[in-house]
Amino acid sequence: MSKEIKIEAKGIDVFYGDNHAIKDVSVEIENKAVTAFIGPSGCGKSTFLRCINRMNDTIDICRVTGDLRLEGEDIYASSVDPVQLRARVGMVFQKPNPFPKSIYDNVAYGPSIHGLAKNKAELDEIVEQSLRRAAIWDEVKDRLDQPGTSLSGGQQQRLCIGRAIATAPEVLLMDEPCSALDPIATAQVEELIDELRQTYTVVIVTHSMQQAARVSQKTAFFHLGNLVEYGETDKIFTNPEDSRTESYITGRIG
Ligand SMILES: Nc1ncnc2c1ncn2[C@@H]1O[C@H](COP(=O)(O)OP(=O)(O)OP(=O)(O)O)[C@@H](O)[C@H]1O
Repeated sequence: MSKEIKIEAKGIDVFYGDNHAIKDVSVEIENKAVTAFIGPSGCGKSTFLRCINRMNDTIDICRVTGDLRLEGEDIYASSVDPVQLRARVGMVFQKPNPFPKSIYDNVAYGPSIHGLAKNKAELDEIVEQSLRRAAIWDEVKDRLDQPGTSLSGGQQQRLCIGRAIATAPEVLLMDEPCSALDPIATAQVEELIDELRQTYTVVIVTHSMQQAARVSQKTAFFHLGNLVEYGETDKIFTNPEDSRTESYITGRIG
């Protein structure tokens, strides 16, 4: 059975001034699966990830061309409001970045501004469900009024995942979400990513090939702005087609 496609990119180019950072990239990202972007430093993984929720719009010198569709809808169309888009396509960053607010308010903020709750009871419910899904509810339920920054790094990252989930997104973009975490917190977040794919389409940038192999079903290998190879994670790691992919996964480039 063919899998449902959630995101379809065709002929995407990205420029930072004269720097051609992404070169004619086309890819189809599967619904409710984890797709990993791997490749050497500076190859364009984060740049391409940021195309998917138009975060590159916030970088003055950045220009994106090509066709990028979420469920068939052109996300670069002038009718699309990037703020609404980012509620549908949530993002988790490398460094946990809770707002300087309480744990509760970190999660409640997005649903409040997007009018997702009719009253306080509904908002409470969204906060609890989001924190449960982010596998952190039990650790924070008795301290919801304390600052998000009072949590450990691993807890802060799960709080940020809870915050991203709270606006009921369809897609979660994760840019090296474990790079600031210790091995135990990393294992917890990886386990969480595996659960999240039941509900969301997840795209993760990672420097760790072990992590890509553990958490993803699909892998895209980028090199010098090109998407060199894309396919089933097992295949990419055991029997890659392109010699550049093989060199990277065996540690000869990177
Ligand atoms: N905000 C920016 N302004 C200007 N150039 C940028 C910006 N972000 C990225 N670039 C350039 O775009 C290219 C791709 O960078 P990008 O961060 O997407 O790569 P990456 O594969 O995610 O790298 P890393 O693994 O080191 O995070 C690089 O040449 C980088 O210098």
